Amino acid sequence: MRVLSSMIRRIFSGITFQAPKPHMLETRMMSGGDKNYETLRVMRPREFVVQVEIARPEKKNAMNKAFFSEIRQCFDSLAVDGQCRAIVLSGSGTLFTAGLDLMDLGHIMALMDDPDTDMGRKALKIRQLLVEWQQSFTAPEKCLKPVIAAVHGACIGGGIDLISACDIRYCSQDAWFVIKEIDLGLAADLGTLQRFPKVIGNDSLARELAYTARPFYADEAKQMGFVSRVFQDKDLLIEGALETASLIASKSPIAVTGTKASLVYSRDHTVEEGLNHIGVWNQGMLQSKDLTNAAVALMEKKTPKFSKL
Ligand SMILES: CC/C=C\C=C\CC(=O)SCCNC(=O)CCNC(=O)[C@H](O)C(C)(C)COP(=O)(O)OP(=O)(O)OC[C@H]1O[C@@H](n2cnc3c(N)ncnc32)[C@H](O)[C@@H]1OP(=O)(O)O
Repeated sequence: MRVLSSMIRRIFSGITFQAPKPHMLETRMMSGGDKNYETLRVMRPREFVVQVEIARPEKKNAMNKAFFSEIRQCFDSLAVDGQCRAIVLSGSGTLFTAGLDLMDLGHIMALMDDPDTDMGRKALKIRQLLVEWQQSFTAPEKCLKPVIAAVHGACIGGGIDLISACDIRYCSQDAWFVIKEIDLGLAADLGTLQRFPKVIGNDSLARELAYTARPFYADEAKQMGFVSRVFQDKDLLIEGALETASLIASKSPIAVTGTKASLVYSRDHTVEEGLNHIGVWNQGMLQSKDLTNAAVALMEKKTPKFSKL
């Protein structure tokens, strides 16, 4: 083994691995250096793991204007945060989210009611708002750190849009889900119709759920592949999600971001295009020290440590 690992070192000679130094920023951020949000709580419960909690428990975590803006800011900033390698997204209080804040529907109604604005202009304003909100729910996908949605209680309407853009979904036994938009007289427009069918890989069932707004519960969600694990209660759910996030965070952050970039890209492209994408990506990323570091650790049966991004 020693011979092999020294061979690996020689192959990559010129690339010297430096053990990561304890970083001052980490301590500062772990002790509360995060931005204060009105609708979100950002916590750092484990090394390199960030937990983002939707924090409007008194309104059942309904998604209002501030939420749409903050969720995007939050994921955009975690995307470039060297101390973050994996994210858990959860809800405060009794449930994950009640979906769109129905009081905020007033903004859209007000746009429609303005007698001085013609139809085309109203349509453009509504479109601008929708594009903004769509970008908010695409932010967890664009952020190349894996996001684990941890759902307890209800996950309604906009909640399905949001968690469909996450990498991994876990839930507790009391979780239930509903693609609610049809009951509100609208076609879901923030990602559910684009991502959910691909996540579950069952077009017929996706259509049934979207056309009927039939609620489905934890066991069915697991059976259809919308969630990959069901936990007995919320505490065990969060613990399980943090455990997986920690495991991901222990891997090379270069390898993890490349894996996410390739999975997201390949979902929407041909195999050939996907292979080309990862080929181009890895022609740069294979030059990372993480490769030598991981290979040497494997040979020496040690746990590798990777320096911060
Ligand atoms: C342009 C369109 C873009 C996006 C569209 C997205 C579509 C959707 O998200 S559709 C889904 C809309 N949401 C709903 O239909 C859910 C409505 N709420 C409920 O069904 C229930 O509240 C519940 C979530 C099942 C929880 O029930 P319960 O535990 O009995 O609590 P409540 O007493 O009903 O509610 C407590 C408190 O929260 C307020 N609230 C709940 N949901 C919403 C909401 N969606 N929007 C705004 N506020 C909500 C409720 O009014 C209560 O507030 P008080 O001030 O205490 O009265």
